[in-house]
Amino acid sequence: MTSLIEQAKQKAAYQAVDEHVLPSHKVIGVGSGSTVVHVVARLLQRDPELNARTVFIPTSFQSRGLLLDGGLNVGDVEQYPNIDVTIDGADEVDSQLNAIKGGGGAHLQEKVVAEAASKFVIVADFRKDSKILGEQWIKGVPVEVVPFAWRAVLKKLQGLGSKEAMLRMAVAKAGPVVTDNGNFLIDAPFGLIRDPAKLLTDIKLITGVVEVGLFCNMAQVAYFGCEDGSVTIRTK
Ligand SMILES: O=C(CO)[C@H](O)[C@H](O)COP(=O)(O)O
Repeated sequence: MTSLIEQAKQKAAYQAVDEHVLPSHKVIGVGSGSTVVHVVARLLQRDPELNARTVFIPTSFQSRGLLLDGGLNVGDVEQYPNIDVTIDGADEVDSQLNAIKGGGGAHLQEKVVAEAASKFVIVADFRKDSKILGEQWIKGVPVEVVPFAWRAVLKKLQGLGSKEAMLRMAVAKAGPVVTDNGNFLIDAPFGLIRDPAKLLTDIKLITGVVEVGLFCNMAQVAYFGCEDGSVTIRTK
């Protein structure tokens, strides 16, 4: 099963890179997560001269490491606020191309790099393909919060209907997960999310929230690697 999922991720990633990273592009945003590993692998198969003329903008410590290990040029959105295309994974994508992101806790930088791009492309395996957000990703909406406000934000999220909202705890360290930006994460399940744009606004208005892992009306296209080896493409 694992290799089927890995194959699906790879197929989606390779096809998205082939169809959306053009020789004319100078600045490419690179998301985070295990599917993005395949995105970087495909980028490294391009003509090295082409890559030498391109700057890649990472979205986390992890993706920065992938790019540096590959010998690619790394920049940031401060230097390059206009990105040609950003390719990233997702935890779940609905029929309208809204997405839940932040399973890896990187959604703040991911959203900035996606919004700075002329085109935002999602790559994922079949498990992420839903009609409505919350169908398959039941861990909740990732919410990055400033550390001192976490308990106050948690109460507000419970007030919005997420009774099971929880501070994300680290696995190989005592205490909470600390993001690349020095913040904490709350995972807030809301069941089926029929109006993700409204929920995004409601959560974002809570003081202490830094960013919400709901990406609404941002992606132009999503590539899903399927169990049978094919790739499904969903566009707006
Ligand atoms: O949003 C993310 C990290 O913040 C990732 O893109 C998302 O969690 C998907 O990861 P993977 O490709 O490993 O399933």
